[in-house]
Amino acid sequence: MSDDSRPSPAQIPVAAVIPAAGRGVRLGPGAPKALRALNGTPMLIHAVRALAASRHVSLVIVVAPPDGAAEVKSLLDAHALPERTDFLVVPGGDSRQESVRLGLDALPPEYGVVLVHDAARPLVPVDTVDAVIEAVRDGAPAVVPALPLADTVKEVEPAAAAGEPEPVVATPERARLRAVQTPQGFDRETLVRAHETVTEDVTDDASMVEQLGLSVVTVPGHEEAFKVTRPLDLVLAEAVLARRRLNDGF
Ligand SMILES: Nc1ccn([C@@H]2O[C@H](COP(=O)(O)OP(=O)(O)OP(=O)(O)O)[C@@H](O)[C@H]2O)c(=O)n1
Ligand SMILES: C[C@](O)(CO)[C@H](O)COP(=O)(O)O
Repeated sequence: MSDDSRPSPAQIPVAAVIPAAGRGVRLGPGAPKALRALNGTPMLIHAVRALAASRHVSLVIVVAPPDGAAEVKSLLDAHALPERTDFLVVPGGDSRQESVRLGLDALPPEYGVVLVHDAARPLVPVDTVDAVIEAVRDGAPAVVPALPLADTVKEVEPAAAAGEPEPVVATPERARLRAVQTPQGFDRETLVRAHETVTEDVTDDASMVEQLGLSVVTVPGHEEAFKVTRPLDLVLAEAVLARRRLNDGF
């Protein structure tokens, strides 16, 4: 007998947690990275708009720099965002992982699908966001957008000091490697359990799910979903925005 009380997958509410509390050391001196302007608008606003552009996302939780939650709330209030989406701002932590966990702690109980998206990936296309959501709703506990690599990757013995030569120990088969982006999508219970269970530092949320022994699948990423990490990435992001304006005729 079917349980009619449970929502169908397409009805499961979707929330996005946007870790935006990093300092942006690799970007160089200045405001926290998420607050740096991109075409005159804070990078964080671009990222929030990118996630809120999906009609499936009904809540966006922004995890702000610990001492910048009020400023981030003001930024959200000052910029046009979709009426259909609710927004929350919470202070972040000392690591991306802790910031995501703090965002999860603020998640209301009715949200069963959770996206985790770097504020540092401000230009992700909405089709990529929707592809991640669809794969989670189709039953995948964890989904990551991913791209094939353009460069060969080498495993090395890390040098003691930057700039020193590093012995190469292996060359993984490039065809079996993917560059992983965000938003990463999860069944909520899976992600919460991963953050409760895995305490060691990891670089993405999906790897915590892997450590639970659960499957993680990829969907196609997008070259415009790149992460703004170093100064040259800002140049590229401005160029992508300029190309979009040209294509949109304004
Ligand atoms: N304590 C932290 C560290 C990072 N992040 C967020 O995690 C995302 C990816 O991290 P990264 O690109 O490394 O940002 P930063 O940590 O700011 O960069 P850096 O390592 O150069 O300082 C970013 O949106 C960043 O704001 C976060 O919310 N809390
Ligand atoms: C989560 C991520 O964007 C996936 O590629 C990446 O691991 C974040 O790395 P960062 O050093 O915290 O920017």
